[in-house]
Amino acid sequence: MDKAALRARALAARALGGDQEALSRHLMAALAPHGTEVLSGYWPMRGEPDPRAAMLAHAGPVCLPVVPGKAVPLVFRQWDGEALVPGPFGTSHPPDSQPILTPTVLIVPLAGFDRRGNRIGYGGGYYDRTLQLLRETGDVTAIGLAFGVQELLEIPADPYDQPLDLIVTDGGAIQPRP
Ligand SMILES: Nc1nc2c(c(=O)[nH]1)N(C=O)[C@@H](CNc1ccc(C(=O)N[C@@H](CCC(=O)O)C(=O)O)cc1)CN2
Ligand SMILES: Nc1ncnc2c1ncn2[C@@H]1O[C@H](COP(=O)(O)OP(=O)(O)OP(=O)(O)O)[C@@H](O)[C@H]1O
Repeated sequence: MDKAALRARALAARALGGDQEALSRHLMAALAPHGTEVLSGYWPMRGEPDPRAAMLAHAGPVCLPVVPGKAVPLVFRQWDGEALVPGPFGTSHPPDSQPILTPTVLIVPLAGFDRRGNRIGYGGGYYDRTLQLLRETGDVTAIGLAFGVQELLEIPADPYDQPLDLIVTDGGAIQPRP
């Protein structure tokens, strides 16, 4: 199956949802070792699992992704609970008055994942570009967040695909194995 077909299948599965409460619990446990690091979360849309309870529980600064344009890496603005403004593709992000932060731990949204840590998103390559950039300059932990039903047997990895360091589902944390 090609990536577009895998994406469609995973998105259909995601619409079934899962145990949001268990997912939040496992996400908080996964973030606990990251103490006061700068955390990037995301603002859920289109049936994505909701990371906001874990974002609010995080001891360090929290930021949200901003899409600055087509085919460029994401930037991240600090989120202190203020109202968000609408961005492209149905996204919401902090206002431009909020400072830009560089996260060292990211909660990464996804359509589908496999046990090797490969992920499929919406096809824009935003997280691939962003993780490549962040990994060139420092140590980052990318935590994919998904309902268990979003698991795919095998995602064909392209050279530009940036793997996940950990996957958290409502069934628990999955450590990717090659
Ligand atoms: N909640 C959330 N926020 C996020 C993401 C995400 O996946 N989830 N992103 C993750 O990257 C970034 C936004 N990226 C996105 C990229 C494309 C589309 C999208 O809807 N694409 C269209 C096709 C657009 C086109 O190329 O014309 C589509 O899927 O129909 C949505 C979000 C940053 N913020
Ligand atoms: N580091 C990069 N530099 C340049 N182009 C890139 C890079 N990473 C990805 N791309 C481009 O972006 C697109 C990514 O497609 P892919 O289907 O892998 O996206 P995705 O992982 O589903 O999207 P996202 O990361 O936004 O969730 C491809 O067209 C690819 O050429």
